[in-house]
Amino acid sequence: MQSEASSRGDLTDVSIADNEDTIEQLKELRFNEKNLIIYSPPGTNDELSARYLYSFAFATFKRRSPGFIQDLVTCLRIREPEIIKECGDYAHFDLKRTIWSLELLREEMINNEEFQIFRVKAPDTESWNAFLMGLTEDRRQWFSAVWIHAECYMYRRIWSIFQRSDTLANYDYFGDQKMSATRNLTPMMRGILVATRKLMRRKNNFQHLLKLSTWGNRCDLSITTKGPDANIFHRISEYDADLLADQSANIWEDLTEACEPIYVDIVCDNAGFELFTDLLLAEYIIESGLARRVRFHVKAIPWFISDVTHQDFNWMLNYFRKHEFKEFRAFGRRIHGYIRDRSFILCDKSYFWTSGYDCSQMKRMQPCLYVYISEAALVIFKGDLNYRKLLGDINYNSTDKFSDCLRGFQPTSVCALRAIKSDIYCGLPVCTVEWLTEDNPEWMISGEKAVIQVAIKHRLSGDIIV
Ligand SMILES: O=P(O)(O)OC[C@H]1O[C@](O)(CO)[C@@H](O)[C@@H]1O
Repeated sequence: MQSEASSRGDLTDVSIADNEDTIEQLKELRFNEKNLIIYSPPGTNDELSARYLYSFAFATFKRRSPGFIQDLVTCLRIREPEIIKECGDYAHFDLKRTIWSLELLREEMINNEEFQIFRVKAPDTESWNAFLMGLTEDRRQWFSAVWIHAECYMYRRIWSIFQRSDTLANYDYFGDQKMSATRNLTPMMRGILVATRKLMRRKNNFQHLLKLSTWGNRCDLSITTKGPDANIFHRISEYDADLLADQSANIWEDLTEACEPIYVDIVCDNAGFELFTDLLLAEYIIESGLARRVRFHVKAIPWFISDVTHQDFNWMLNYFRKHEFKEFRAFGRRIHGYIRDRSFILCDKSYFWTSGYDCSQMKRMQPCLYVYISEAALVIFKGDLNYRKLLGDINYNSTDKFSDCLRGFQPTSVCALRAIKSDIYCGLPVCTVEWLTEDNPEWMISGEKAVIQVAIKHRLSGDIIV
């Protein structure tokens, strides 16, 4: 039997906990009121934003991103000895300042402060500042801005914090995570590599590799830390039920009917396993003569934790070339050969991919990049973030046509390979979103469903469309 004292103690504990809950709820209410948080979902054609209480954007800035900055700080503290070894003794002082600035950034987010102009000189500082100045006053805070603007701003701010110090300016603070994720998946990649040797030029083989590259997007380090299914390659058709839109056959048709010279551009997303699946797709495109050249667009700065940078791309090639497994060494040599004979091009740095602008603004903001992409017969956008960049984070009707949602961005045929990880959709069959949500309200952030979509643009021979 419980003693009187202990039951009194329990009661006190319960009421303290109740009180704490109430205080927390009151704080939340006050925050929502002060920051004009909206309790209804965004309307059709509104831009996604953390101003909507029941959105993934709100959850991102309320919990995920502050947590992620905290994790980054912890990680820097733990890794200090290695960082000093890599960047020199003075890194000790720079790390202190960096950590302090990261903590301030976290506070700014939590308190919904206004975005700041960038002061550290970098190739994209002017254009980022012009972008920020162009935002209307009611769209310049974490919980009022368009979601993609605020999220990109966060990663750009983190980068600028590291740029402030000489010792850490070239340090990729996500590098270790990317490399160890790649190493962990090596045995699985070996199996897939062996299975994809000498595939004939056939529609179903092309579709198989396109789907592999789509499901490769399930693996990132920012949201879906769960690794891929070890048997993904052999079980790809079992995943077809989870492809909410599959236009892979149209992509094959488009590519096989394209006029020479045929280039395919891949706007990459994540390093590691996803990049490996992109390389397999690109290898197949070259080997089967579907295109003369595949050009890879990667990020100029560390981005959304696991996005591929030039450094990651080169690291992976070297990793393969020096690997103990001969299959990887042969693959690495082959890729290296493609780079030497320019069948593969790792495109020069473009800061458009890490800007706040969406793709419909590319022609105006980066006309050279637009013309460059126009030379390709097909451009493949990988992943969830690129999908949001294509759609400008607009809450389209889920049944709206993919090509309409590009709002005029059509340098060439545009294709999206995306595992769905956020609450933005288009081109889906009627009622799909409603049914899936009824079953599991969080399906859209799980990466368990995907789409392969294309907006075809037929070009005449030798056309470069400006
Ligand atoms: O690597 P991906 O496929 O672009 O996914 C990253 C996505 O995950 C999120 O963190 C959540 O949706 C987004 O910010 C981003 O769009």
